[in-house]
Parts: sequence; C-alpha cells; structure tokens
Amino acid sequence: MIVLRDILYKVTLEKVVGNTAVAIRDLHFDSRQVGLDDVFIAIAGTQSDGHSYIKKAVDQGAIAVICEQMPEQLVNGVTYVQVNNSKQAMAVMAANFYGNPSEKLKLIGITGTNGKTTISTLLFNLFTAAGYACGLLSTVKILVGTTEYKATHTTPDSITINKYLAEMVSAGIAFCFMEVSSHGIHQKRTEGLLFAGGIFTNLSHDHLDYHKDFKEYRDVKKSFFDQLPKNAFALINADDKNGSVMLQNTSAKKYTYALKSYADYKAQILENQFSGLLLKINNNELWVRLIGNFNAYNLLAIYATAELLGLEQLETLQLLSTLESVDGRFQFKISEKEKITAIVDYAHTPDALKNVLETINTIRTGNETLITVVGCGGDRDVAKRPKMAKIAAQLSTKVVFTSDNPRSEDPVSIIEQMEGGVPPEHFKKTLSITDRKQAIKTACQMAEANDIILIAGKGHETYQEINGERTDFDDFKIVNQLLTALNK
Ligand SMILES: CC(=O)N[C@H]1[C@@H](OP(=O)(O)OP(=O)(O)OC[C@H]2O[C@@H](n3ccc(=O)[nH]c3=O)[C@H](O)[C@@H]2O)O[C@H](CO)[C@@H](O)[C@@H]1O[C@H](C)C(=O)N[C@@H](C)C(=O)N[C@H](CCC(=O)O)C(=O)O
Ligand SMILES: Nc1ncnc2c1ncn2[C@@H]1O[C@H](COP(=O)(O)OP(=O)(O)OP(=O)(O)O)[C@@H](O)[C@H]1O
Ligand SMILES: N[C@H](CCC[C@H](N)C(=O)O)C(=O)O
Ligand SMILES: [Mg+2]
Repeated sequence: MIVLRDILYKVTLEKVVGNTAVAIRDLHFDSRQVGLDDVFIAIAGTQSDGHSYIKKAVDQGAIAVICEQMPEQLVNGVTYVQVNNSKQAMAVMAANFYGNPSEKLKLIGITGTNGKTTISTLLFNLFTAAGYACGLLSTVKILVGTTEYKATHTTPDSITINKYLAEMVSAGIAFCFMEVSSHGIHQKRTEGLLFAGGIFTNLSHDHLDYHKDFKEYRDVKKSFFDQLPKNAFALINADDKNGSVMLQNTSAKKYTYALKSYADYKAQILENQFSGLLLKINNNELWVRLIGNFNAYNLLAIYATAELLGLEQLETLQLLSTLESVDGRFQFKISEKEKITAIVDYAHTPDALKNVLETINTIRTGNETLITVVGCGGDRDVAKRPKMAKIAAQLSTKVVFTSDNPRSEDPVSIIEQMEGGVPPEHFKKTLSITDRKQAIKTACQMAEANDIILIAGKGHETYQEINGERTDFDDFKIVNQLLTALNK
C-alpha cells in the first residue's frame, strides 16, 4: 500500500488541506486517465491548464489533488496539496512512487541538439554486447533488455520515465541510457532522477519556437549539468563552442572529448568512406562501420563513456568496430541495376542537414548528381525552414522540397517558407512536390546510374502526420520499392 505522505517526501509543500495519510492507487497528470483513489497533478501546459480539470478528476474518483493554486471549491474527503511547481512536484512524487529506481541502476543522460539517439542507442548496443543487461529511453524506442515498447517522446513525462526505470530495476538492468531533450529538462521531466553521468553532444538551431531564444535553449541544457551530483561524470564535446558553458556550474567530475581542441579523449579521422571511418582514438586505430565526421564525435563520446563506466579499453575498441548505424541515421542502400545510392537520414535541423550533406560531398567522387528530398515539420520552429532549404540548395545538385509531418499546418505554406531561403542563383535546381511519395518518386526518376539520393528529415519514422492523422509512411521502404519498380 502506498501512502500519499510517503510520496510527498522531498516535495516543497505550500499548503495542505485534508489528510495525507491516505492510500493512493496511481498518479496521473491527465484527468482523462484518473480513476478511483488516484492522485491528480494539475499542470499548466501550452495548450490548456490542468487546473481547469481538477473538478473532473475529483468526479472520476481522485483522492488527492496536487496543484499550484487551490480550487475555489474543495470537496470533502479529497486531499489538496498546493505546491510551488507542480511539474517538479510530479517528478519527485513519481520517483518516490516507483521506489526511486534511478538510484538502483546507473542512469546516463545524453543531451544536445543532434546525436542523442545515435549515442544512447549505440551505448545500449555496446554495453549489451559486453554482457550487461541494459535499458534505453530514446526517440525511436524504449528497451528494457530485449523487451521493446513504443516511444511517444524523446524524453517521456516523469511518471513514464520512472515506471520504465522501475521495470528495468525489476529486470536486473545495470545501465540505462536515456535521451534528455530540452523540452524534457524545461518541463522538469527528469527532475528527481539520480544520474551517474551526463553527455553533451552539441548545440545548434532547433526548437526556437518553444524556447525564448538561443540563450534560453542553451541554459536549459546547462541546467541538466548543474543538477548532476558530484560523483557523476559530465562529459562534453570541447569542439562545440557551448561545451564549456555546460561545465560552468556542475559539481560532477568534468571530462571533455574532441577532434580539434585539447581534450581528455581525442580522436582523429584517418579515412572517411561509404564503407565507414578509419579512426585513431587515443592512439589506437580502428575501422568503424558508421559514416561521417559527426559519427566520429558520437563514437568518441561512446568510447569515453565506456571507459568512465569501467569497461576495459581493448574490449571497448573491439566492440566499437562492430557497431552498425541506428535505424534512419545515414541508413543507405545501393540499387541493384544502376547502383544508385539512396540514403535516409533523420536530419531535421539545419546543422544536421549540413553535416549529412557535407559528409556525402566529402565521400563522393564528384561526378554523381546528388538529389536531396527534404521538408520541415509543421507546428515546429518556423525559423529553421528557410535555413534548411538554403543548405539543401547550396550543397546538392538538385533539391525536391516536400512535406514532413505538416501536422496542423498547410503543407504548401511550409514549402513556400522553405523556398524563401533559397539563394536566387540556386533556385533553378529546386522544385517542390507536396506529396512526399511523389517527391521521392521524382527523385528516383531523375537519378541516373551511380547518382545519390538523400531523403532527409524523417529517418526511422514510419508515419506521415497530416491534420493530426498519422498514416503509414516509411522513407527507406518507399525509396527502395520505387527504385526496384522503376527498374533502376
Ligand atoms: C509542447 C510540449 O512539449 N507539450 C508537452 C506537454 O504538454 P502540455 O503541458 O503543453 O499539455 P496541455 O495539452 O497544454 O495540457 C495541460 C495539462 O492539462 C491536462 N489535461 C488536458 C486535457 C484534459 O482533458 N485533461 C487534462 O488533465 C494535460 O494532461 C496536461 O497535464 O506535456 C505533455 C506531457 O508530458 C507532453 O505529452 C506534451 O508533448 C507534446 C505532445 C509534444 O509534441 N511535445 C514535443 C514538442 C516534445 O516534447 N519533444 C521533445 C523532443 C524534441 C527534440 O529534441 O527533438 C521530446 O522530448 O519528445
Ligand atoms: N554528433 C552529431 N552532430 C551533428 N549531427 C549529428 C550528430 N549525430 C547525428 N547527427 C545528425 O542528426 C540527425 C539526428 O541524429 P539523432 O537522431 O542521433 O539526434 P537526436 O539528438 O536524437 O535528435 P532528436 O532531437 O530528434 O531526438 C542524424 O540523422 C544525423 O543527420
Ligand atoms: N523530435 C523532433 C523530431 C522532428 C522530426 C521531423 N520529422 C518532424 O516531424 O518535424 C520534434 O518533434 O520536433
Ligand atoms: Mg533523439
């Protein structure tokens, strides 16, 4: 039996009306989920305010309400707890409710604009291969050892996080690797968790629709490092100009990795090909199957983390060389007949798109046509639209602008905003086709022998979201089907 008073441990209480010695069944922040004897936590959100659903939650059987403002009418027999910040209170209560699972395994958080999924997934794969039972909380999926669950967010809400961590503890998981998004930190989804380590990848333009400006976005990421305990490690990319900012106020042990700057962990790229990278990491040479400069950073962060978590160096190097790319991250296939290379990549930020295109341009011989198919998500940062279009136009031979989850927005208008970023001298090489399948088909038709098609933005996603409705859509499957159907 779990008692309300016990899960309020470490929550700063402003006012309590009613009995806190009551038994509770479950925690919910959505009134629609509340049942008999549950606790309802009222949260002020971006679309609506949970405080307006308190009455509904109580009508549905809530035994306690956590809120920032007391409702005007209090119902007898229901306990009302006023707190200063209900998102924070929820995170602490969720950790208490599930028995503080983050303290019973080693939890590593990965944050930064790009590379979180890649690093967390590959750390999961590497530590699993080294014989440890591992957990993963990522954009693509949630894994408790070999049991897979669907992911809805990059960093889920605090109740969901603790629920999965508790399941990991029951399953004997030793290490959990989790992505920590800026929304997650800002909405205090990761508060109350004990991290054994934090990794910073890089910081570039994204989510400036949500965060006030770049500084706020950076400081939100920094606050994750500020909260790390002193026996944790904070590992940052020293080549990123914001890397050192992350370490300014952390009490964790500080470590750096870099390709260019002075750092604790250093790597050099000796060769960069479609078959992989030849790296020199701390004086050891190794071939890896991942492609592109940015993956040298990801692999170096993984190497450093493995060492910081006590894995043996030679074993780590050997396992690094066996890692395969993550679904939808530079996933590529060469067509049967005309040897057209189709690459699917989740690049959905200007920086990621630039990296991927630069990587392709570094590796290719230069005689091939590089056709990029790209769109920008609806209900997301509008400022990245012209920037991504400009990068695509500058770094490709031909570009097809198309839709990428328009959500509630008009796809044609998103594409027009992208077109606005194309420098006039590049306009002739671009065209716009709203239907993503048609756009990919056109790219396949345009491609000749040995050409390269990059389909950016959706990576592993298996849906297209239009007007709030998701229909099946898989870039990798579609491009391969089309190339085969066109007999290419
Ligand atoms: C903008 C944003 O981040 N929204 C997240 C936020 O919702 P919100 O607080 O704005 O919710 P709201 O709809 O205004 O509702 C306020 C409150 O009223 C409650 N409510 C609402 C209706 C009702 O009938 N009853 C009721 O109780 C809601 O449950 C909520 O508690 O908190 C919810 C619970 O944690 C999230 O599901 C939701 O994610 C939405 C779906 C989302 O799209 N989030 C994206 C932007 C996101 O978080 N992305 C990052 C990764 C981004 C990246 O790095 O690329 C991620 O970590 O996934
Ligand atoms: N270290 C890196 N630096 C820059 N770009 C990267 C890096 N790693 C991956 N990328 C690019 O960014 C894209 C997204 O990578 P990944 O999914 O690992 O990032 P993420 O941080 O998890 O993104 P999200 O915010 O959507 O969760 C990749 O498809 C690749 O194009
Ligand atoms: N985690 C990111 C993913 C963006 C992927 C892109 N395909 C889109 O839908 O905008 C977000 O929710 O902003
Ligand atoms: Mg991710």
